[in-house]
Amino acid sequence: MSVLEASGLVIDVPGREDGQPLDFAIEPGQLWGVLGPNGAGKTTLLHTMAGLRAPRRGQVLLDGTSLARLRRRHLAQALGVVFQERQDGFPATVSETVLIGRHPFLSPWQQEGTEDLRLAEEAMARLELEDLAERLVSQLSGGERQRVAIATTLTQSPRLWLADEPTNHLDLRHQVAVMTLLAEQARNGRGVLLCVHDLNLAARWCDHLLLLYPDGDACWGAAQDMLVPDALERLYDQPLMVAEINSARVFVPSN
Ligand SMILES: Nc1ncnc2c1ncn2[C@@H]1O[C@H](COP(=O)(O)OP(=O)(O)OP(=O)(O)O)[C@@H](O)[C@H]1O
Repeated sequence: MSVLEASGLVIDVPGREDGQPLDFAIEPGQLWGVLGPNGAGKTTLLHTMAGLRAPRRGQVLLDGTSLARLRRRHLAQALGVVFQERQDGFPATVSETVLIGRHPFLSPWQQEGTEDLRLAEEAMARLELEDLAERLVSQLSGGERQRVAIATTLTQSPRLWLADEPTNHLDLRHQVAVMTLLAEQARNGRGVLLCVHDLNLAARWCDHLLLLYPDGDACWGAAQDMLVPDALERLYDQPLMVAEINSARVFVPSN
């Protein structure tokens, strides 16, 4: 069973004290949310968990082996990253971009096969991108591009998803569709870690939460234990009102 684990991990946020070392494991079937204000280090944590950024101390382990000791190809197959910022390297259509998700599984000059094409088509259908398949990604709206990025990772079908604000730019219906998709990935035995600003999306869908404070302090655990109004108010430096609707907790700024 695959597990992505932070062990004594201190992420390298420039100019910040080390803070609390992180020790947590994303098990198959778990959906983790990372909460914290702007600049707290959520993206830095996600990139460190993906092996794209060196930690200051400690390590990230995949199936018990340090990422630093694993081959890039192995990581590219196991870990799927949905980035917050994307640059268009060269002009590519939606269908070409979504197929990039299969590249970690192909040798350098190997063409995508029928199974790769099937996975890409399924992912495009799931993200409602069929009508945009031949459009250039550079000409899409922010929300459409976000759905292309998620469809690309879905085509990759990684064991662990690392998604940086995957609902960014999405309208309400697509936010729900993407959170439902990530929860389904977890239910099917994948692990998911996502950075999220919307407390209510986190409260509804995440089963584990990691709270990252701007000074490097942190706490983590089961979502119901982390969704404590005092801790969340301190996290965001923002008073909150809490309501319960259909036995779900809802958080609203109180001023
Ligand atoms: N390459 C860099 N050089 C210098 N400082 C950086 C660099 N990358 C990030 N930082 C700083 O590190 C801190 C953490 O950044 P990070 O992007 O991880 O925060 P975040 O919690 O994801 O924020 P947001 O909610 O705004 O996306 C910020 O103060 C940021 O300015």
